[in-house]
Amino acid sequence: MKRLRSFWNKSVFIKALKSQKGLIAGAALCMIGQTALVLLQPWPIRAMIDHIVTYTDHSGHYIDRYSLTEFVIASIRGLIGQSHIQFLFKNIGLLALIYIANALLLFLQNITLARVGQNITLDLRKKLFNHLICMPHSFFEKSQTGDLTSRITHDTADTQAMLESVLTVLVRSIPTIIGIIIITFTMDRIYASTFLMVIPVIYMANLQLSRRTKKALKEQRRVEGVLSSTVQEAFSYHKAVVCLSLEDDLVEDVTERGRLSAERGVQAGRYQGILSATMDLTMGITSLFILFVGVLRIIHGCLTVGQLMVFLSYLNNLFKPIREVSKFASRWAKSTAALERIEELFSLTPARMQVNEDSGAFMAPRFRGYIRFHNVTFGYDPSRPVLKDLNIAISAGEKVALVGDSGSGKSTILQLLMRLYDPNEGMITIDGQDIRKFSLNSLRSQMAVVLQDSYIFRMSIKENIAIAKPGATEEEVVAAAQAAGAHEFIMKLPNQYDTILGEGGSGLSGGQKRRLAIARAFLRNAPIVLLDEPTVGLDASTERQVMEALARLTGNRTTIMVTHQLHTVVDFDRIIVLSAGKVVESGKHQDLLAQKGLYYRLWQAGQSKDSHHSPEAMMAIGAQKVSPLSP
Ligand SMILES: Nc1ncnc2c1ncn2[C@@H]1O[C@H](COP(=O)(O)OP(=O)(O)OP(=O)(O)O)[C@@H](O)[C@H]1O
Repeated sequence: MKRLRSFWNKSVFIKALKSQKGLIAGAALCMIGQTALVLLQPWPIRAMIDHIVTYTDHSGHYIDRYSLTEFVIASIRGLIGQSHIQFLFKNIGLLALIYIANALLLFLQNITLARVGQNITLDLRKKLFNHLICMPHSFFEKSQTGDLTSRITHDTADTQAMLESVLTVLVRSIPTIIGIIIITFTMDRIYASTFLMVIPVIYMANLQLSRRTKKALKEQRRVEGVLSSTVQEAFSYHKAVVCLSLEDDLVEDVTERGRLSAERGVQAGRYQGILSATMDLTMGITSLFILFVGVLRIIHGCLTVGQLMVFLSYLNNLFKPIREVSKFASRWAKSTAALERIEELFSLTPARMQVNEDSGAFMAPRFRGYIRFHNVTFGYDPSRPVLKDLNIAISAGEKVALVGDSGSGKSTILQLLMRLYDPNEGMITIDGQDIRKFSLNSLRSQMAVVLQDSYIFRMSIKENIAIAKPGATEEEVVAAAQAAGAHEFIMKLPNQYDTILGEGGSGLSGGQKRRLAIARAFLRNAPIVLLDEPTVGLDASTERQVMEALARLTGNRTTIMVTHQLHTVVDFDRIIVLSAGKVVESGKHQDLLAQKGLYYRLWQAGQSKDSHHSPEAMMAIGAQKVSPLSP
C-alpha cells in the first residue's frame, strides 16, 4: 500500500496522467455512454418482436393482398397517421438513434484517447530526454545507447496502451459484462444461469490462444532485433566489413536471421488463424446452445420470443468485452514493463550526479578569468577521490598547461570548472565568486572548449559552427572559420558552408574537424578557453596548423590546456604537473626540466618517441620556437 502511494505520488507517468485528467474523464464518459447503449440496444428489438408475436396475424394469408405500391402506401400511412405499425417506426427510430449515438461516442472516444495518449507520450519523452541529457558522461559510458533510445521511443509509446486498456476494461468491458448478467438475471434466472456458463468458455479459449500468438510474436520481435543490430553494425562499420572481407558471412547471417524471423511470423500467423477460427466456432456453438435452451424456455412458457432475441443479442455483445478482459493481463504486463524501464531511468539521480542550480543563482558577469581551486577534493565515487585537497590559482589571461600521468585527474579539473560535477569538498571560484552561485548557462557560455573529439553533428558546416552561438550571423561564422584557419578548406568543399557533414564529421580529416571546433570556440568569444588534448592524433604539419589557430584563439584569454604532448606547451606561462590527484610540480618548462622530477621524466619519455626534442636540446634551443602558442 505504501509502495502504491509512493508510486502514485512520485511516478512521472501518473503525473502525466493527472495533467490529462479532463481528457481522460471525457474518454471515460464516452465509454460509459457506449456501455449504456450496448445494454439498451436489444430492447427496441424485443419490443418489436413481442408486438408482432402478440398482435400480428402471422398465418401468411395476407401476403398476396399487397402489391409493392400498396405496401409502400400502407407504410407511409402508418408513419403519418394512427396505425398499428406505429410501434415499428418508433422502435426502428430508437435503434437508429442508438446506432448514431454509439458511432458518435466511439468517434469522440477514439480522438480523445489518441490525444491523451500522444500528450502523455510527448510529456514522458520530453521529461525523459531532458533527464537523460543532463546525466554525466560516465552514465552514457556505462549504458547501451540502443537501449536508452528504445526506452525513449518505444517504451514511452507503450504506456499509451496501458491507459487505453485500463480504461477499456474498467469503464467499458467489465460494466458491460456485469450489466448483461444483471439484466438477464432479472429477465429469467434459470436461462441466465446457462448463459453465465458460456462466459468462462469464451474467456479461456481466448486466453489460451492469445498467449500462444503473443509468444510467437515476441520471439519474432526478438529475432528481428538481432537482425536489425547485425544490419546496423554492418552499415556503421562498413569500412571494417570491406577490409576483413566479411560481406559473404554477413549476407549469410542476415539471410539466416531473416529466415528465422519469417518462420516465427508464419507460426504467429497460424496461431492468429486458429484464434479467429476458434472464436468464430465458439461464438457459433454458444449461440446455438443459447438458442436451444431459449426455445425450450419459450415452449415452457417462461420466455417471450422478444426476450430470446435480447439474450441472443447480449450474447453477441459479450464476446468483445470478454476478449478485452482476457487480453488485459498481457497488455498490462507489457505496459508496466515499459513503465518500469522508464521509471528506472528517472530514479537515477544519485547525489553525485546532481549539479543543481542554486535557487538564488544569478547571471555571471563577464569574467576576467581569475580561477581558483580552494582545497578541492572530488571523486566520481566520493569514497575514492580523484582530486585530493587541490589548490590551484590561475591569473586572468594566464596560459596554464595541466600535464601528468594518465588518470591523474587533469580532465576532471576541466569538468569541475564547467560544473559537470561539483567538488565533494572545497570550492572553485572565478573572479573571487563561488561558481555554484552562477546560473549554469551563464557560467558555461563563458568557456570555449576544444576537446580531442570535435563532435561534428549531421548538419551543414555553417550550422555546425553556429551552434556555439545561437543566432550567429553568416558573417560571424565566416570570420570565426577564418580565424580558426578553416575557411580555406571549407571553400573547397562542393557546397562550401552549406555542405552537409556526415555522422561524426565523416568526410573531414581529423585536423579539419579540430579547426571547426576551434571556429566554434572563436564564435563563442569566451574569456576562458579550455583545451583537452586538442592536437592528439594529428600529424606534425596539421598539429602546427591547429596550434597556430589555437594561439590566435587563446590570445589574452585565460587558458587551461590538458595535454600529454609536452612540446606543444613549452612556452606556456605555467605548467602544472599532477600525479594521483595532487599538484606535484609547477613552473615554467625550463625550470621544471631543471628540477629533474616527474615533468623531466615525462618529457624524456615523450622524447624517446621523438628524438628531436631531447631535454638537453630543448634547453639549448629554448622552447620559444617549438610552440606556435607563444604569446
Ligand atoms: N566519468 C567518470 N566516472 C568514473 N570515473 C571516472 C570518470 N572519468 C574519469 N574517471 C576516473 O577518474 C580518474 C581521473 O580521470 P581523468 O580523465 O581526469 O584523468 P586524466 O589525467 O585526464 O587522464 P588522461 O591523461 O588519461 O586523459 C581516472 O582514474 C578515471 O578512471
